[in-house]
Amino acid sequence: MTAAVKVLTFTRSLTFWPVRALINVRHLDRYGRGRDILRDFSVSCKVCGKQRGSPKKKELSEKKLTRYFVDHRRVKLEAGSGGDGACSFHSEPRKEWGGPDGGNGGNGGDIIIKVDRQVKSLSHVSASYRGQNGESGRSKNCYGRNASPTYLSVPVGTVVKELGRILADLALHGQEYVAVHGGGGGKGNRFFLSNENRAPMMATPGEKGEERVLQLELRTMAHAGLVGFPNAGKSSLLRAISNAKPAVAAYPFTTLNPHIGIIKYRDHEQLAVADIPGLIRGAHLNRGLGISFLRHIERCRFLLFVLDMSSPSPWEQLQHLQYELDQYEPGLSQRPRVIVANKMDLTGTQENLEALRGHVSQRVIPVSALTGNNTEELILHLRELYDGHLESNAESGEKLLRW
Ligand SMILES: Nc1nc2c(ncn2[C@@H]2O[C@H](COP(=O)(O)OP(=O)(O)OP(=O)(O)O)[C@@H](O)[C@H]2O)c(=O)[nH]1
Ligand SMILES: [Mg+2]
Repeated sequence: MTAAVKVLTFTRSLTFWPVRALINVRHLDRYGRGRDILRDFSVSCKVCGKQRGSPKKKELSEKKLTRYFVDHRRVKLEAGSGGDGACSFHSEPRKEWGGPDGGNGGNGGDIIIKVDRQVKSLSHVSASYRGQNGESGRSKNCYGRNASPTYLSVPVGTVVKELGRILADLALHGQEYVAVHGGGGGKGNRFFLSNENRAPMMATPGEKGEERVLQLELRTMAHAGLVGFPNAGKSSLLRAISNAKPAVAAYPFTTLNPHIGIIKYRDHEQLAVADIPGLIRGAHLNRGLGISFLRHIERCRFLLFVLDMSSPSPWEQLQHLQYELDQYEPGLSQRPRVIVANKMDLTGTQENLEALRGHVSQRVIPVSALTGNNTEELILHLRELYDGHLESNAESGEKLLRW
């Protein structure tokens, strides 16, 4: 019996023991001398942590990025209600008729949608927001405090819609849109004091704040957009000409989210290029990934049609792409554009290039995104287009998109 009790106590102590397991850690102090420290096994050590240095930031996979990159959200906004007005009378010794002294309530807080260039997606936007309520009025003519507004940060290029109707197009950093107004504060009984009524007993409650259901839609702002069939080499091209590192693989629909790359010129001018998921024939009928991604190139000033020159008839690809773009928005394919003949390092592409030039009137720039061959011509041509765009902007007085 005693032996059984002993075994039971031993097993119980075994179950608790590993939690507090102790190990010897040897640290070097700043003079290089060793010193033993007895530490808890599970607790990380401050000294070791410092010596280890900061871990390298891991790149997110395209699938994970899909979770983080959200480009549309439905959000319910409810502004704060106004504070109630107070009903009270002045009370002081030997002052029988002190009169009404109930203060007004404070106004409810608005909800303001504000553009922040540090924010890159709508993933942090919750389903509903509620503004702060105004404070109620008090006796001794104390007014309630107005509530502060609630700010909802959104990325540059967010469009605010209600039932499909565009309410605001937030394209500049710091731009604000008051989405819902807070309710007005109620009136205290002092407000109702008049010659006819010297002792009003009336005070009004605060108004309810406005309520709205809005759709937020992100339309990426870039100067140029890469359009092409899957596997045409759009992401490879963006890697070759800019600092962006979108995933590249030999299977279609590698890219699932838009990526922005920045081309930096010597005079510190920067040009943003957007890589969007590949389009296929019938994308407007929701084939492939559909054309919902086209909203990201809707604002691009110029388009880069990327064609795979190793395919049998690249000019047909171009026709299909233009057709899909026009299905999304008539005339979209007619924006200033360049045709990028990619994969020119492969055999048989030179003949295709000659044939393509015979089919189209626009400028065709042959490149190889893999080897980086002739990408300079493309970068310089983009700059020409950009400068032309700046000039036209200066004439029309339109604000510039700067990265
Ligand atoms: N030989 C050669 N291969 C290329 C070139 N450009 C891209 N590729 C290859 O083509 C394949 C597809 O490239 P991606 O850049 O992922 O193509 P994508 O257009 O972004 O494809 P999606 O993201 O699926 O739309 C990869 O295996 C690349 O290595 C090129 O200039 N020459
Ligand atoms: Mg891609």
